[in-house]
Amino acid sequence: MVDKHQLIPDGDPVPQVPLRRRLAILRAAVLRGGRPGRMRTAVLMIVLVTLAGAAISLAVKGMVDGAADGSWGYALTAAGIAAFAFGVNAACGRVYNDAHDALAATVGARINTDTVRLTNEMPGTDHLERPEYADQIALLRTGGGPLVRAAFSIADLASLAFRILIAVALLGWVHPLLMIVPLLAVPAVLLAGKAQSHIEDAAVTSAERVRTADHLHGLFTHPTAAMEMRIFDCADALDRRSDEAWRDAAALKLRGAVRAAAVGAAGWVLLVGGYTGGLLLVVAEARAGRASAGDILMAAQVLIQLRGNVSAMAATTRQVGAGLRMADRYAWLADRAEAAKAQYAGTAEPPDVLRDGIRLSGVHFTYPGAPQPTLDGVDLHLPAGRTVAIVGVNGAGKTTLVKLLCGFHRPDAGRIEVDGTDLADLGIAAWRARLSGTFQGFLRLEATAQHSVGAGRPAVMDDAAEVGEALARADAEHLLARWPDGLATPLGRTYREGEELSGGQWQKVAVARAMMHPQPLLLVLDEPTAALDPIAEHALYERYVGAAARVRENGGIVLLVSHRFSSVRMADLIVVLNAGGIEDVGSHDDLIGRPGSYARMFRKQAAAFA
Ligand SMILES: Nc1ncnc2c1ncn2[C@@H]1O[C@H](COP(=O)(O)OP(=O)(O)OP(=O)(O)O)[C@@H](O)[C@H]1O
Repeated sequence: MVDKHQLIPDGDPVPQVPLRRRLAILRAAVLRGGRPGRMRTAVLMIVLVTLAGAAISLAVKGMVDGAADGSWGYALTAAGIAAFAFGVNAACGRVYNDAHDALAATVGARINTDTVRLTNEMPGTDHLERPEYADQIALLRTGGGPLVRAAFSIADLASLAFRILIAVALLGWVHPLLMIVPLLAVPAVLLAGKAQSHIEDAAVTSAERVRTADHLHGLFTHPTAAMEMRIFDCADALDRRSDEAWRDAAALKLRGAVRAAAVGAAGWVLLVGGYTGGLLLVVAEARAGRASAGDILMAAQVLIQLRGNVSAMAATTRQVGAGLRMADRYAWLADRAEAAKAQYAGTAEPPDVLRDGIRLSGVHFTYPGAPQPTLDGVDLHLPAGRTVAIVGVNGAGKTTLVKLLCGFHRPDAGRIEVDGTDLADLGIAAWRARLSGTFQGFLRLEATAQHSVGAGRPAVMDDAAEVGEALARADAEHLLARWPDGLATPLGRTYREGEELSGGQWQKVAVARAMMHPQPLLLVLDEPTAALDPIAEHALYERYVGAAARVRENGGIVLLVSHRFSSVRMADLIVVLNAGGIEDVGSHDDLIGRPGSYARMFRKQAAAFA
């Protein structure tokens, strides 16, 4: 089994993968654009741009030499070639850039989709609860551009290397010593790669600050947050914190950029020296009568082009570096998805009917990165066909227990058995198909009412009768009567015509979604009435009795997590969780007679309503 704490190690979690794999990822990214013809056109264009560049240099020399000799026909032909090559250079450069932009846009969208898909393919949710993961995902979702740019940059590098070779040949023609000048570009190009790594590091170190700033500023446009911000008059304070986070992030990025610039500049020192020496040498040669006016002009032009080409090569090397780093990130995500899937390699078929129930023995669980275990040796039997309530103070571990039962996390030690089969041996998709539920932070799915509820059972999500029944089971049919277009009404503010719901109404929609499953083996109701008024809560529990009866037919378990003791007392069995362990288990009548925290909490709550 893969250790979940290794899935996302501390520090920079993205290792460098071998070059072969990096290149394979770049290639796959370009092919995701679905236009291999466009890439071939781009390669042809860059070849033409390169050849046209060399032709311009030669033609300029021909023009000057022809004019100096009075060979006007020769000079005119050279001028015609220069003009034609200039046109080819400009037109092909334009097509090349357009092909690049179009491909980058398509690939960008697809890489974003791939990233979301890979994230979703991980059966558990460990990875979603780690900030380092969030940082990498945020960088990856914008990764299409850098990947495509890197692929194009490799073609650019080949073209630039060829142009520099031509420059070497042309300079050698003027004077063999001049051939050394292009070689002095090598450190500039190599150090450009190093400079890019400073920029990459700064992007990773500043990612958390960028997320903080985004989160805080995002609150300004969120209606619920806006209300609290007005009541507490904390907008300025949050704005300042957001600005601080931005400033910190900008400072980190600037530091990376300054380091990159310093490293990059060091590489240029040699080249600038060589460039100056080269120009002086050509002038000296001309003065000695060994170089023509055309030679001077061509050498000067080639040296100027060389500066441009080396500069482009340095920038392109940085782009290749950024793209390869993005490829590392993509490989990291794909590997994490594989490793996460390996944790869920079970294939056993869950039972259709529960006979014994679910047993937890010696279950320990610590969240990745957390100092303390949340569940610390839990032994518990959830009997088949019963309604079980879990109670405990805030932070006792109730939701965590639910997450383990749903297979969102795996225990670090101990076993969870479903009718004697380890949950880890069950096919996770098959197990999830036998679950239903609603969670504390329930989803406000902004879609038509039909789909917002129907998503609880995608196979029948378009079936109005099924959705209508689920709404009835959740005591939410009255909502249907209020919605102007019935089930076709869009819910939420995403839609201009959308029907905004109250917090309790959204929760009822979430409960209805859970009720789409006709007979789950485990129906999880984690704080399903937290947002409901007492009348709605009571009505809902009456419906739950019906739901529980249905679930019970096949031995299913209704698991209720609640702080509302009026609801909890109706459960067949009440489990009291305390500090990650089981404090007590029994019926309401059993527990109320014992001197434990259940009786204390129940009496406190009852007294508050007396
Ligand atoms: N993703 C997480 N990473 C690290 N620690 C977590 C995470 N989720 C929960 N915890 C910690 O685990 C403990 C138990 O949390 P859990 O949500 O299971 O409690 P709970 O009993 O459901 O609480 P409540 O009644 O407030 O809903 C808490 O101390 C919490 O801080």
